[in-house]
Amino acid sequence: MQKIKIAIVFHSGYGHTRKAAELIAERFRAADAEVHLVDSDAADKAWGTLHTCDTIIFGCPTYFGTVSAGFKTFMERTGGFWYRQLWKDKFAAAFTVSSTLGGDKQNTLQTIAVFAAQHSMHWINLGVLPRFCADEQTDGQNRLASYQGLMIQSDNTQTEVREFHPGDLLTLELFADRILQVNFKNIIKQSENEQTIN
Ligand SMILES: Cc1cc2nc3c(=O)[nH]c(=O)nc-3n(C[C@H](O)[C@H](O)[C@H](O)COP(=O)(O)O)c2cc1C
Repeated sequence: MQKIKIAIVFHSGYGHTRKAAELIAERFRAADAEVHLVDSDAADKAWGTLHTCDTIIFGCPTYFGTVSAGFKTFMERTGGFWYRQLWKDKFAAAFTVSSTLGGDKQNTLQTIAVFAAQHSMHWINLGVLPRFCADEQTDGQNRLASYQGLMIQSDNTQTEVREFHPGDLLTLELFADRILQVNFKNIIKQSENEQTIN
């Protein structure tokens, strides 16, 4: 089977989002996918790579309830080729990291989803239900109850990056696995279509 090519473009002011991006990349590599980690500040050196990937995952901290300025700069740099729709029909997904339980993370994911839509990409949502025990939500998988993408709560330090909550780590792995599954299914469908045509 052909290798899945995935890029993770992230911005990180203080390292937490970078850490999440690295953990997602590890999960992909364990499944033998080709992974490209791209710091959004260095995206100008990576356009060629991004254009050839099947999936681009966007990672961004939530700053003041929306995407960071660094990530917004990256978004605007894509305006140089947006009109050519070079990312049309690629898969897109997103994750955000912020230090409070809510912290308006939803708005960051929504902003990135609109960005992906303007590039005519296919959005992969989180697809991981929160778990309930005796009618109370557990702090396990999808404990932050997100549907549009992956949310992670960080500590609030700017000097070090501590371990993420175990529930968020589990959700991160399930998010990565879902992206792999969507890609695998797509490859299988493509080869079935080719067989039907031939
Ligand atoms: C300028 C600024 C604005 C922030 N705004 C929010 C916010 O709106 N909601 C929130 O929960 N955390 C907020 N935080 C906390 C960060 O989201 C959190 O520290 C995050 O882990 C930073 O990710 P990074 O280390 O990848 O930069 C803010 C931090 C900064 C520096």
